[in-house]
Amino acid sequence: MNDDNILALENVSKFFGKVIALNGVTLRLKRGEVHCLLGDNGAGKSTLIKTLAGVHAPSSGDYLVDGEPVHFDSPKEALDLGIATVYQDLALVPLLSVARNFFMGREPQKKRFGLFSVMDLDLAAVTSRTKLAEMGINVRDPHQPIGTMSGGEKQCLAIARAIHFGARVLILDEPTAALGVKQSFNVLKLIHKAREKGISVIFITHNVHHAYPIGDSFTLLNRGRSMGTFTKDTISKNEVLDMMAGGAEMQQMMSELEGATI
Ligand SMILES: Nc1ncnc2c1ncn2[C@@H]1O[C@H](COP(=O)(O)OP(=O)(O)OP(=O)(O)O)[C@@H](O)[C@H]1O
Repeated sequence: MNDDNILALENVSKFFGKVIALNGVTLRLKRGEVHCLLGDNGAGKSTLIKTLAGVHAPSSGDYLVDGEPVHFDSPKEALDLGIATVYQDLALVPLLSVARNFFMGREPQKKRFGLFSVMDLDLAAVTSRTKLAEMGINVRDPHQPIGTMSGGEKQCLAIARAIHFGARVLILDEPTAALGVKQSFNVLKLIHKAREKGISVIFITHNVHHAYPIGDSFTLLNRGRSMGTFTKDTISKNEVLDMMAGGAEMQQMMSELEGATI
C-alpha cells in the first residue's frame, strides 16, 4: 500500500437490496491533493461520500486511512480521524449567529461568579471573526444571524469551521452547485487555501469548469463504476467533459438537436 495516500477505497461495492450503488470502486486520495469526483445524477457520488464519511459501511472491499483498514460505525469515528464532510445542507442553524454556528456546541466557556460555566460569547465572536478572516472571509458582525449571509458565505463558513476543528481530509459535497459565478469563485479560492494548508480535499461536483482549474486529479463515476482516475497532466478539460457526457452518445444527441427544428 502506498503511504502517500491519506485515504483509499479499494474495490468497494455498496448494495441497497438489489440496487448496486457502487460497483468495485477504487479511489485513492493523496496527501495534500484536491481530488475531484465527477459524475452525473445517480452515478453513486452520494453513496461514495457517505461511505467515506462513516454513514454507510461498504458491502465489500476495503477502506483504508493512512494505509490502515478502518470500519466506521458512525460519522463521529471518521471525524475523530480528521475526515470531515460538508454536505449540501451545510448543517447550519439560520437563526443562530455566525459565531454560534462556527462553534456549534463547542463554544468556549467562562465561569460566572466563579461557579457555573457559561458560553463565552464575546470570545466566540472574536475567535470566529479572526479564524474566518484568516481564510479570507470577512464578517462584519459575528453576532448577526447566519441566515443573513449569502449562500457562498455560508458554504465558506462551513468549510472554514471544519478546517478550524482539525480536518485533515475535507469532503465537499457539490459546494458550488447552488452558487453564482462570483460566489463559486470564492469557494474555489477557499478550497485552494485549504490545500495550501496541507489539507487533502475530495471535491464532488458535476461541474467540470469548477473542477478542472482546481483539481490535481479526477475520478469519474458512471452508474456506480469508476471510469478511472486521471491526473491533470494526463487529461484535458475537454476530455473530462467528453467522458462525463458519454462522448459518442453526446455527439449523436448534438447532431440530432442541430437537425431538429425547435
Ligand atoms: N438508501 C438507498 N436505498 C436504495 N437505493 C439507494 C440508496 N441510496 C442510493 N441508492 C441508489 O443508488 C444509486 C446511486 O445513488 P447516489 O445518490 O449515490 O447517486 P448520486 O451520484 O449522488 O446522484 P445525485 O447527483 O442525483 O444525487 C441510485 O440508483 C440510487 O437510487
